[in-house]
Amino acid sequence: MSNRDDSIVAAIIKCANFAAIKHANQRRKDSEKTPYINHPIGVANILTDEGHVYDLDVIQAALLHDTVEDTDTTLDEIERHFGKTIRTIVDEVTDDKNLPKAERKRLQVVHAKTSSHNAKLVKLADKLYNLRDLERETPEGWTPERVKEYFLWARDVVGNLRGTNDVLEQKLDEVLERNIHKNTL
Ligand SMILES: Nc1nc2c(ncn2[C@@H]2O[C@H](COP(=O)(O)OP(=O)(O)O)[C@@H](OP(=O)(O)OP(=O)(O)O)[C@H]2O)c(=O)[nH]1
Repeated sequence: MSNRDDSIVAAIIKCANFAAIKHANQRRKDSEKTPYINHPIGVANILTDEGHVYDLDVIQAALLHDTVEDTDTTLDEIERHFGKTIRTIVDEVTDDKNLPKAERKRLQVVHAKTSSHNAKLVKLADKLYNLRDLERETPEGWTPERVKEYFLWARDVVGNLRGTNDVLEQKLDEVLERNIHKNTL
């Protein structure tokens, strides 16, 4: 392997390790209480395996995408460890948890449209992962109405991410179509 390959592998592992430490005590909302780190790793894997996205900045940001929103990690910390480019992408995909939930959700739809191409890629893969999870199993405590609203809201977000990655958008359309149809019958 070349020196460049070495540094790419090291950069990816550094992000996975950072995210694993930060999310160590968190679990997903499924009945198996899956370790949370499965989500950012799965999002990065969707990008490479299905989206054929190999841009290092995007993969690093995917691994780190929930650290600021869901842990004590700050954007300054992300920049210190991973640089300004990664900081910017993570910032773009981070909801402000200080806002009321409805406003957070509304802003996500709005911001999707004007996000950078790299942030849109992370968002597409994030939504695909979460919608697949939702199709597989209802998270603990969610009513059928909340599930339905999530699919409808996700459709609006995805609508504003279009023109970014054909494969991911096609797969999102399929999962949305299956579930919005099913839930409105
Ligand atoms: N479907 C599913 N989602 C789970 C599970 N465990 C955790 N989540 C997270 O729950 C969030 C969606 O729940 P909401 O009620 O809409 O949001 P909230 O937790 O932020 O209030 C998503 O986070 P998010 O970062 O806010 O993503 P997004 O809603 O912006 O896509 C998703 O990653 C699970 O087992 N299944």
